[in-house]
Amino acid sequence: MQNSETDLIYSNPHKQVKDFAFDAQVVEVFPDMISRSVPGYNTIIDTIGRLSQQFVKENSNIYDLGCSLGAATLAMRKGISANNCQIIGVDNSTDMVKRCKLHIEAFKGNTPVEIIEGNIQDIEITNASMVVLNFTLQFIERSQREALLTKIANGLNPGGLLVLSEKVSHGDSKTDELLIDLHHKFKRDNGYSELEVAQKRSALEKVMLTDTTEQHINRLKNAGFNHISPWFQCYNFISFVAIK
Ligand SMILES: C[S@@+](CC[C@H](N)C(=O)[O-])C[C@H]1O[C@@H](n2cnc3c(N)ncnc32)[C@H](O)[C@@H]1O
Ligand SMILES: O=C(O)C(=O)C[C@]1(C(=O)O)C=C[C@@H](O)C=C1
Repeated sequence: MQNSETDLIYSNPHKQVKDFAFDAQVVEVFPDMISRSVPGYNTIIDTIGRLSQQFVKENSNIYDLGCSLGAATLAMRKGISANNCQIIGVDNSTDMVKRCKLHIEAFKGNTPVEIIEGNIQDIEITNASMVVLNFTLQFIERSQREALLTKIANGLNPGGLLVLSEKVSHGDSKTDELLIDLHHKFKRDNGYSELEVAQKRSALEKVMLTDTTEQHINRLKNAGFNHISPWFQCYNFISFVAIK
């Protein structure tokens, strides 16, 4: 089905494919884009909601870093049963934040939500029981990723949870090729053409830099997390739980 919210951004040939940005055009089609591009996206969002039932404690803060339109925020607001908590969603795209605020207001919930326009590298994380980085770390400069994870670990209370989801590479060209190919077939099966897949890949090339699973695990350890495990993987998309 095609409607005004169908992602057609890369459907016609672009003279020059610009670097991917979370701008107004992307905001317009974002739910369709992410669900047709990331295998397991809905499972990951649902699980973030389930994890919030268990990990969010009374009188604490919950952070959704790189919140886009607030899908993880909404799942947590549904899941949380602890009292006197606050969810803080942060995104540095003006267009995303504007739409996210409208989106959050459209749903009812008991836990208050504050959506902030800002760089997640600059905000303070305090008294946190749960933090979500759902496909956001991959857009942060590699050299600054550990500092961000260390700030998160320091801001989490003991026993607090980070959910980190990322597109990964494999450091082995044979398996890399296979998993990328499976991902591209997934996109083709979801209605994207070869041209769309190729142009989006080239738009993301310089702005989304992936690490291997081992690099993520080592970085989480260095940042101060004590219990780390992947809980989900489909092709080259992975999600970790990391507990302080
Ligand atoms: C793939 S989207 C995240 C999807 C979202 N977490 C979800 O579950 O639907 C990445 C988001 O991170 C945001 N972002 C990237 N770098 C950021 C930064 N340094 N500070 C804040 N937000 C950032 C982008 O604007 C974008 O909305
Ligand atoms: O690899 C792709 O094709 C992607 O679209 C991935 C990805 C992501 O992993 O965040 C990149 C940008 C869009 O926000 C949606 C999904």
